[in-house]
Amino acid sequence: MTHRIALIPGDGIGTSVTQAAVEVSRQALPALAFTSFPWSCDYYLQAGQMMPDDGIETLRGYDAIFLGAVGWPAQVPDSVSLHGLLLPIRKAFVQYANIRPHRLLPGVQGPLRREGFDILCIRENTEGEYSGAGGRVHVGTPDEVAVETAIFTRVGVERILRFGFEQARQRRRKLASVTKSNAQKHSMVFWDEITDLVAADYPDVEVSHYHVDAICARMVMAPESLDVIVASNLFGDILTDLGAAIQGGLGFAASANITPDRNAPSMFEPVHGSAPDIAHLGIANPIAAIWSASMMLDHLGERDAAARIMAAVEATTAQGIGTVPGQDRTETITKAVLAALE
Ligand SMILES: NC(=O)c1ccc[n+]([C@@H]2O[C@H](COP(=O)([O-])OP(=O)(O)OC[C@H]3O[C@@H](n4cnc5c(N)ncnc54)[C@H](O)[C@@H]3O)[C@@H](O)[C@H]2O)c1
Ligand SMILES: O=C(O)[C@H](O)[C@@H](O)C(=O)O
Ligand SMILES: [K+]
Ligand SMILES: [Mn+2]
Repeated sequence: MTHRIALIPGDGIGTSVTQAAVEVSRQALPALAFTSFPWSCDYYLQAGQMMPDDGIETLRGYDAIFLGAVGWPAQVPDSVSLHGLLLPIRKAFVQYANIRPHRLLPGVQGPLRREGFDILCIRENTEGEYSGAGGRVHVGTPDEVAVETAIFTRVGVERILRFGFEQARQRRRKLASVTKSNAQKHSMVFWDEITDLVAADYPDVEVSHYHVDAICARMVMAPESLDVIVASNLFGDILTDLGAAIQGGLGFAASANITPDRNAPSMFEPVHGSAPDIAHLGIANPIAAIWSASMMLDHLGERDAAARIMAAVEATTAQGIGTVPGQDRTETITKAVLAALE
């Protein structure tokens, strides 16, 4: 069976890392049909919107979505590009679980003086601080007010925690629930209460509650003590750039925006953005995107192809290729992964 994939390369290094991921995934599994969409900041500058009015309906017909990165802040405000493409997709398809693995690939040093951590960060992906609820009044005057309200629903919080507990069961049976319930006495206390309620259904999983600041320190000082982390949309966003850093850099951090109900396409993309600072240098690390493609094939039931891609990535980094940011060209790393796949 051929899997139909909607490809959105996006902006900056999004185009080169998606090209690498497409080449590698096609070699691992020829039965993939990619359809590319030009939706990006360039598209916005011409069309006045990040994607057409029927963009979401168009994507709905695909088996999965593969995205590079969107954002070109020199020309389009990031709030416009994010709310015009990425966030509508995550919300419309109820991709409520954003899964982001953090571990060191063989041959990668990382900035910590320790190895042996294997963290799965699960970020709530449809509500919380990313709800977009708020507004501004008295704009441009000394009396100006800006309000941005985080929205937490019982359905939203319960389902992401349940998803996290299910993942923990397939791993080391430890779950860290992340809040800031000392300061945020409404929404985060609510999250803590729901954590305890859901935990009652998973007596075999060891639960810890962390404040977000404390887990930041723990991810650096004792990352091996963590297994599954479940966090709100914004906390998860921040923690996963930290996770990327401890695994050697943003060029290694993969992600899957999963629709657990499977009634709409899930979306796969590296954690990183369009990296305007290196966009035209040809040195973007494609490993995060290739790893994300492996997660996509796994989600599509192609376990063998997914595993072969990860084995090829690991064989590449074990040779010292792609392990130091900026050292090897995108093309060199991609060719090495393709060769290892043979
Ligand atoms: N999901 C997404 O599409 C997404 C994610 C993050 C940021 N963004 C957007 O991307 C733009 C740039 O954002 P930013 O600079 O905050 O974050 P970024 O992730 O693009 O870059 C942060 C730093 O990491 C480096 N980096 C990122 N990916 C790399 C890779 N594959 N190989 C080597 N180095 C890499 C960059 O060079 C930069 O120094 C903004 O418009 C932002 O809104 C989009
Ligand atoms: O969700 C966000 O804030 C951005 O798209 C990006 O930073 C990400 O992590 O996906
Ligand atoms: K991305
Ligand atoms: Mn992020």
